[in-house]
Amino acid sequence: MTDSNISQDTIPEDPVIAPDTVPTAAPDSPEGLDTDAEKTESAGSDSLEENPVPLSEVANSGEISVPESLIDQVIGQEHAVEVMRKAAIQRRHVLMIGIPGTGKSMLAKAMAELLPKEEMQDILIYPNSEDPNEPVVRTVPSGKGKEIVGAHKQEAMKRTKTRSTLILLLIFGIMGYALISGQLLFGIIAAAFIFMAMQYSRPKEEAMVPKLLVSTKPDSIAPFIDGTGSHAGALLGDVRHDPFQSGGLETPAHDRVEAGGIHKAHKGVLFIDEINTLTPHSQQSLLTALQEGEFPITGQSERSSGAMVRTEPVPCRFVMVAAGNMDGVQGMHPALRSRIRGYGYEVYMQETMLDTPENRDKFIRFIAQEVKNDGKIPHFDHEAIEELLLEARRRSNRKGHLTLKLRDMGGLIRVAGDLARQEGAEIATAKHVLDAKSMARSIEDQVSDEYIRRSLEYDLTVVEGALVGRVNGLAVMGSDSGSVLPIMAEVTPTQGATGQVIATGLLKEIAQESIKNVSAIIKNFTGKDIRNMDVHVQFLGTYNGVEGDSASVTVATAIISAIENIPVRQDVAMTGSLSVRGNVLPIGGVTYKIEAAAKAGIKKVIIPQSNLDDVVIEERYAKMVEIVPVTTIEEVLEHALVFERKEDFIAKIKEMSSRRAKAFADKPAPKPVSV
Ligand SMILES: Nc1ncnc2c1ncn2[C@@H]1O[C@H](COP(=O)(O)OP(=O)(O)OP(=O)(O)O)[C@@H](O)[C@H]1O
Repeated sequence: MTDSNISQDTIPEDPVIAPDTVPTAAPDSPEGLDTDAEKTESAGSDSLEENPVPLSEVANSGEISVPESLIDQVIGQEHAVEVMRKAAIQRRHVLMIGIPGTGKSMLAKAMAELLPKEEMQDILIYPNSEDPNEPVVRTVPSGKGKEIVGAHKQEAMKRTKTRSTLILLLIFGIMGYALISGQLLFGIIAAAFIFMAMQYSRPKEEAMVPKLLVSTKPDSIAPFIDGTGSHAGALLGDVRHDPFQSGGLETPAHDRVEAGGIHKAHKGVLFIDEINTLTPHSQQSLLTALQEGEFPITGQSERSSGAMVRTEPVPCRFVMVAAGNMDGVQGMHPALRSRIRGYGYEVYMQETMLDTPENRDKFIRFIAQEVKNDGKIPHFDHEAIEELLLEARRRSNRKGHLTLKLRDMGGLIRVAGDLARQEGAEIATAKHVLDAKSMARSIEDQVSDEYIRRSLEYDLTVVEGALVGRVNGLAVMGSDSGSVLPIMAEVTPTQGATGQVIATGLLKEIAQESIKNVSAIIKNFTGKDIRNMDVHVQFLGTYNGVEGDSASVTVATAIISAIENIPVRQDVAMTGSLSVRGNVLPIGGVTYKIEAAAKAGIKKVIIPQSNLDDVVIEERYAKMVEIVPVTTIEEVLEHALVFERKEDFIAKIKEMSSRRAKAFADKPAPKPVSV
């Protein structure tokens, strides 16, 4: 049975780079920044204003006008947009950190549109008569490169033609003489010899034609080159291998030179996603290219004849837009990162935006934009738009927010549109969106369903009756699906000098720490000295490990149930982090967890009170489960434990509660300390 990447906690952590920012000082002209910022503000056309009515009132997305420029299409990333505008004016580098599908490459493309229209250049490579292995590099204004190469080619053709005519005349002369003098055999041999000698000794006119390495169109926007995942050759340029190398059949070195992404991006934008996946050599070379603004091209394979060639430095004055996630920053070459920090900006991409009328309008405009960009699917009616907004709320996983994982939302829009198109509908409706939702499910979501099915089949997940020491916890798989995660606890007399808590299930660091904290609560709660016992906690079916601390309430309930020998209701599932004083703390992925519980047949789901507003579940699931928000471990136990008699229950909970209160009586709640 599989369960991939079960993550117990998806609460977004504080990013190391603060969300709002980090314009690192642009070294040369701090004053320019402000001036340009003012320019920028006036430059941005707010296309929402182009739409006369609030977009939430439109009958369908076809009534909405979508801005032409990419930068105006970007929604929810106001800070990143502002930084891009500034960086484009000043040609600064940018590092964007954030999850996939939030608009990083879109912003990089937008930057190419924004770059000042300074003169583009073509780059030519000429043969070097003094050192054939060091081809000469020249730049000419945009569009000129083609002309120059064309002129050289014509000249070469002319010379070849004259030479060929001369050879033919000579051969005909010899053959004529041979015929007249009756020495035909001599004539044929002589003609063949001359032909071959001329052919062999022929100076290669074509070989003198320069190669157009980088070609640009005058007045076009600056180039945008995506160097993501490029190998060294594609990124830094390469010189092709020549199997002949000598004897007149060789291809001249300059003709074998190939431009790299850094050269093609000259005067434009070089975008590299997941920058940390580039080899250290490529990152180091990238740094040199950034520093020097030029980079010679050499053969990348040591065993190739191309490695003997090294051109003069080739210009590569590009703006670098690097992207990645937080791990990516850590894997980045420190000097490269420092270069970007020193000469540019770092931006953290937002994952959600506030669910305000203005942002809803932006989201609706995004729907129109996706339909327009697709070009094949029909527009969406009012109800379909509402359904998509609801889904954006659900996927945000955060109260009062809309998701900004817009590539995924775009995918849903396209599937819904395709369904409408297949039916021949002129407009996509809410039904198409709902159908698309069940069709366009992530792999994790499908695996989660399969996991739930199988664990029910094999009684790994039990959803009825009551059992001692066994609790249905909840977890998230990947980023958008939940799963039921049963936890079992058993208490045995200690085998060693002192009792210990032994947890199994491939727990990662935070999960392990949370188990340790739970033991403090158990001690205060049950009043039993756990020094005499070994507490075994088992996470069932977690073959790919457990992350986070959102199983804390589940673990505490399982252990208390095992120590006190009180059964736990199996039609209840729970999720929540726990403070060492027994307060239930918020967790991530609450919506997905509740939906997974509903799918498994659970009747009641206990969640932290503070997560209640984050719950945006589909109606069909809402009908299947009761959601119980709680603030303390006592409330959890009240809903989860089964007592034979109600009085027993009240007495026990009271007893536990007062013991916990007593334990902390002389310890006032911690106050914030000012430092
Ligand atoms: N903030 C946004 N505003 C408008 N559209 C967006 C936004 N973010 C993403 N999109 C839509 O999603 C598509 C994919 O986004 P993009 O490729 O820019 O994401 P990304 O962050 O670069 O992802 P990855 O890191 O996986 O490449 C865009 O072409 C656009 O249609």
